[in-house]
Amino acid sequence: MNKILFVINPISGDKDKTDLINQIDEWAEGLDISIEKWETTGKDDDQKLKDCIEKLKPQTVVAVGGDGTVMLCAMVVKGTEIALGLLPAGSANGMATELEIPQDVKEALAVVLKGNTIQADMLLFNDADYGLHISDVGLNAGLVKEFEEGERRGFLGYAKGVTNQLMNLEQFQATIELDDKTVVEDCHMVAFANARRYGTGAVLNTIGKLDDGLFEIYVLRELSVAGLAAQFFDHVDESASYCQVYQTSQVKIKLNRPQTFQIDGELMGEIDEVNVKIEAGCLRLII
Ligand SMILES: Nc1ncnc2c1ncn2[C@@H]1O[C@H](COP(=O)(O)OP(=O)(O)OP(=O)(O)O)[C@@H](O)[C@H]1O
Repeated sequence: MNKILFVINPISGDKDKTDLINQIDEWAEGLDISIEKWETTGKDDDQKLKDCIEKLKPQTVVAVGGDGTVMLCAMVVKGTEIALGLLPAGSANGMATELEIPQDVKEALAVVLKGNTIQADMLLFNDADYGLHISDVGLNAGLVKEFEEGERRGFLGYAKGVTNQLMNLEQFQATIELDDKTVVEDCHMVAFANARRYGTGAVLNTIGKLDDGLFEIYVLRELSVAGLAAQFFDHVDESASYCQVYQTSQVKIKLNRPQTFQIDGELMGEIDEVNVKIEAGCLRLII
């Protein structure tokens, strides 16, 4: 019998999960599966989840939360036979959006039950930190920082911070060593995309696949209002001059000035150098 472990983040998306848990229980009744539930605590969850999985030995783990919960589960099950499913319940559901997992609970559970999997790649930054979705240096990471600090300063503080960022926007120079060539770009942002789009829906490239052993480097050279607006509506013109997309299996980037860096929405401080490698096919992901 298939054993499914639901890893539930009680605080994700600022939503109470009682209804959601009831829906999971109702759904499981009458199915030839056994289910277990485990709640994240916000402290040492990676070790606690490892212990829980060791004890329960599930075939499938389902992340019930946002991108942070998906990442927690991915880190624990990567390199094993355990399949990872997603039940989107966060404020940011970037991976679920990328995988087109339905927002409706019953429909998302049906995807889990069907259990179609791919062997997804993960990105390894500076031989230390993993990313699954999209990470970047420059403009977007700066906006993530404003948003996080803005939550403490209130909406006006946030708006002021974003306005400051955009008014004082200055290009930086990135020397980008790809698999087959080195390029130098004057730009506002360099993104490392294992996927095609941000959780907001904005598309960065159309060639990205989670299981191709490659990732995409998206370089934003100029702020093109029309171009960026189109990207929010599912369209990216990869031949446009305001941006550039490269495909590679590893990259070394040096910046002429430190820039804010974020991995899958988590701020990593300022950097002027980053190495990224792909760990091909290490995650059994339900799509
Ligand atoms: N029981 C808990 N109490 C407090 N924090 C928790 C708890 N469980 C998990 N967390 C925190 O929740 C965060 C992950 O949240 P997740 O990304 O899944 O949801 P989210 O609503 O999208 O969050 P975010 O607003 O950060 O995007 C992690 O920082 C983790 O430490």
